[in-house]
Amino acid sequence: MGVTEKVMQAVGRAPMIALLGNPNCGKTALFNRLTGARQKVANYAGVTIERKEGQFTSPAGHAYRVLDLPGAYSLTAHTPDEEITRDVVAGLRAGETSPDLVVCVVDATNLRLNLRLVLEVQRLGLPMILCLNMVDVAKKRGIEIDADKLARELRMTVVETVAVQGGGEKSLLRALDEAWPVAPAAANPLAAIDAVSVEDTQREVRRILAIVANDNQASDSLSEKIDNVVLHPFAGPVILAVLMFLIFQAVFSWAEAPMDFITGTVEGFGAIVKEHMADGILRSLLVDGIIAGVGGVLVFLPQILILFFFILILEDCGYLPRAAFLLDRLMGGVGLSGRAFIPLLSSFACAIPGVMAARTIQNPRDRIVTIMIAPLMTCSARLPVYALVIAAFIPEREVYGMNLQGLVLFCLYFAGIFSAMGVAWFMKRSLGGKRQQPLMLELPSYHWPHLRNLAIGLWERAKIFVTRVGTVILSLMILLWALSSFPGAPEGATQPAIWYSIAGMIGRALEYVFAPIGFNWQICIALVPGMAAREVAVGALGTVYALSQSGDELATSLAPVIASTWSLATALSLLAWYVYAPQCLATLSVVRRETGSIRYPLMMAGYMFALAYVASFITYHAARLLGA
Ligand SMILES: Nc1nc2c(ncn2[C@@H]2O[C@H](COP(=O)(O)OP(=O)(O)OP(=O)(O)O)[C@@H](O)[C@H]2O)c(=O)[nH]1
Ligand SMILES: [Mg+2]
Repeated sequence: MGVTEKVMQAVGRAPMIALLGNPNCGKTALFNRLTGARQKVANYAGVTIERKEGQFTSPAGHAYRVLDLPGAYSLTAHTPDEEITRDVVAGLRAGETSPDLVVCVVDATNLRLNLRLVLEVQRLGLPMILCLNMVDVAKKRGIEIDADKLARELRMTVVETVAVQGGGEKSLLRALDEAWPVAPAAANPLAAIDAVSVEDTQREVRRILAIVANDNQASDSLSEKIDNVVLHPFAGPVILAVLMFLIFQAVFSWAEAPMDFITGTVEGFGAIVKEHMADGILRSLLVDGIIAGVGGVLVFLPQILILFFFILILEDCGYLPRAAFLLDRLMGGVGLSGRAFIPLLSSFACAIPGVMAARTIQNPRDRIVTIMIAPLMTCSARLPVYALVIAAFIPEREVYGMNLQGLVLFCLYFAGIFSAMGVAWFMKRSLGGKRQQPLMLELPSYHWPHLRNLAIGLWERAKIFVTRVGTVILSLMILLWALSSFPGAPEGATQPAIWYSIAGMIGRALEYVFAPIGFNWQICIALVPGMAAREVAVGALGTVYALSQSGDELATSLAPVIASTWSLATALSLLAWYVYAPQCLATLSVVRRETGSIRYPLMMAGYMFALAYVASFITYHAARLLGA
């Protein structure tokens, strides 16, 4: 047996630890600390929505497997993500038994709420360690918890941790090694859920608290002060709007220098290849297909990172649930719950995590409506399309001290949000929704964003984007280049070769459908690969125009080319199209998985396509009437 196989076998037999606890108590931070993983950590409830497995070796050399789980207030699950947690702990998942050991993580600043789950889990009869996390914050606020007394009352090992500090997990590792080897559980977890009344549990929590915790708990006065302003009925929404607006301004004004740098590098690279390679098919593939296409998409990395820099800060400091709270009334007006805010916000990255985050919504109907409108939020794949068209057609000037390009971008994002609200209102009415339940949302304490979280978040974003560019987008670009280059121009051709190619034929056929909304055959070609990944549309335009050009112009400077060949009406129509842009196959397949039905993805594709066509039609003809 080889070394790797031995290691694999050891890992296979290693005891399974489950990290269990209320939302936002630091389970994932602890999981990352133990395993060196980079799972998402943020300051709001419901960040983790799936079970994640990792492994590590303790200082004494024992191997463990560890599970990070979605937070739960109770084992009697109310939402799909809580169900995952309950099923894992109770060993209800197919092919899985209960974990060998439960590490129950609690937020030391909020013991009253957290202990309830601890008592519930204790009744399962599984071996258990209690992890008092965030003791750093608790100490700062003068909260004293006697860990020894707590251990005695609960009859289990209690350790103190600080999951966001290097070494803050050591006490847990020590306790794990002391518990080694973990005795196999002889429990029947399923029978224990629901066995004891809530009142009895509450009484027990109060009894334990009286023994282990001091009374003079200073409330978090700083958070309260900030909330007085941020949640103010008038100032609150104004602050939210200004924040959002500033972010979009920054996306354009800060990105200029790094984007110029990337464009310059890509162009320089293209020029070198052109100079040193003989004219021919390979050079065309490299220059027109790969460099023009992939480079054209890569240039939008800075804008994506700037957008996420702000979103990550808002996530980590604890502002997001406040925004959900502020928007609850507004969202209630169209029949959505404030709970939908975070899934919808996640959709600004990509609709896929957004659709999955809808698992935290309790009411099935609210959940479906949220899933259905998630793709109307402007995902980061649309940003390149917007940015390209804006850079080509919207002059870079100041209007009342605001960057006009940023303003247009803001309007496009807003158009998506506004349409989503309209669709939600319509769906709620036709589904016959009941009145909203009040929003129950925990408002976490504010804290400064952890630089590490921020850096990891940005790094992961950049990695996702660059990987996508290097895999999906690259292969689509090569395919598109091939379809656009063959079979080549016939004798005595009057048009560029691409006009006669397979892609050209497809584009010209589609033009019959899309001419009424102002799209030429080049745009029609780009729409097709755009179905697999929206940003490919930009790369595709790069390739299509590079191949349409006779001269030596490189299509990385695509903006001036389209600025001179499209009318403003066409450009605006394309922007309107991409506000809805139903073409994202990956989202449709996730919607199918999450709703367990083919009906919803079909409905989604249908209504988005219809909206896209109607919006583009109106935009195009209105713009033409106005002389654009
Ligand atoms: N000061 C301090 N902050 C912590 C500690 N542990 C976690 N945090 C912060 O608390 C917030 C929540 O951490 P997560 O690890 O995402 O919490 P979680 O339990 O996985 O939350 P869900 O996945 O939503 O259930 C983040 O902002 C962390 O940076 C700690 O020990 N001390
Ligand atoms: Mg988590």
